[in-house]
Amino acid sequence: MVVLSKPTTEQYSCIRKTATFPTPIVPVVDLSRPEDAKNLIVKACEDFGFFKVINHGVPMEAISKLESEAAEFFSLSLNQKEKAGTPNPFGYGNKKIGRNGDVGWVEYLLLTNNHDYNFMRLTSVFGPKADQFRNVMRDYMGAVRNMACVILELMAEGLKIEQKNVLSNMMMDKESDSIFRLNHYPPYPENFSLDNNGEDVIGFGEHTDPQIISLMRSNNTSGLQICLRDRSWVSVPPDHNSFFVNVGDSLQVLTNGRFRSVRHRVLANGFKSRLSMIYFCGPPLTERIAPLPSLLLNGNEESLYKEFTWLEYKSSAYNTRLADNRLRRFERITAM
Ligand SMILES: C=C1C[C@]23C[C@@]1(O)CC[C@H]2[C@@]12CC[C@H](O)[C@@](C)(C(=O)O1)[C@H]2[C@@H]3C(=O)O
Ligand SMILES: O=C(O)CCC(=O)C(=O)O
Ligand SMILES: [Fe+2]
Repeated sequence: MVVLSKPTTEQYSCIRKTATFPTPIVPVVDLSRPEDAKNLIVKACEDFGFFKVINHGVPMEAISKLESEAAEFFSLSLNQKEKAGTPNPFGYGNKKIGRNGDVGWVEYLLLTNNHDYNFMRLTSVFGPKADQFRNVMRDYMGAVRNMACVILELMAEGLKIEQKNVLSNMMMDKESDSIFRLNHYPPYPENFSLDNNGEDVIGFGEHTDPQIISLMRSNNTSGLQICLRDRSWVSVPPDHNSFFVNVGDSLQVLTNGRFRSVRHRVLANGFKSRLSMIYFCGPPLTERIAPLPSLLLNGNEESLYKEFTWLEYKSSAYNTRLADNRLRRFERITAM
């Protein structure tokens, strides 16, 4: 068994404990039933910007191999993990998230969809064994990318868009700016007060993801919460056999606000370590992000957003704090 290492510094942030409810309301989409799935996806993206996927087609073998590689990585000494480089933007990070002062009870590895680049970084950590890590990662990312393609095509069908690959093409493009993240939320060290003054320790602070969609799976440790339209927070029961899909800011714009990017966060569990893996589906940097014409009521509806490319949005997003509303500065002020 691999023992996951404990954090070494005492840097973390907290929030007052809030009443949250386990949510039986997370919509479940069964990819083996495409006819039902396309409508369920649209409804879930409108209501929550979030859903769970079962019968996803990602082989269990690819999942468990990556999970063991990830656990092995996080069990290494801090010194060893830091050889992956600082996350600028790709590499190993510990507690600091982004470059604008956010912190969380988390350590992570941020990787690109360029396997050779990842390999180079991982060779500094693993030596010749990096090859195995790269192959396992390539299999996992390939399978998750295919699942994302299926989901985005069903979504387009559900939205009655004629060209069903209009969304999937953006992330299947060889220039796609998709990224991959492994997050590890360690248990608290023994000397840590579990009562913690009645506050919850933040694992990963509240935010929306900037990309089109993100596909997340984790081990069976709780912590993930989503924010509903009425602004209440609900806990999402973990399910290591399923994937969870988030609507990102770019999809909110592509649908002219019909879908909402979901605000989510992770609270540290404290007792059990949580390991999550997230694939963020991004378009090519030059892609224009604007409402799809067929969703603008055949040209009779105005875009709620100013024109921008993914590069412009991403550059602006990476200068914000996690909890900021990153889309605000791209909203159009429309005359009443
Ligand atoms: C504080 C930040 C971390 C983040 C870049 C940002 O400035 C704002 C967006 C954050 C986020 C959230 C989703 C993904 O985890 C992520 C990799 C992304 O693309 O946007 C992170 C960024 C990060 O951790 O660098
Ligand atoms: O680790 C998780 O479960 C979610 C983390 C997350 O939202 C992110 O990395 O963007
Ligand atoms: Fe996220």
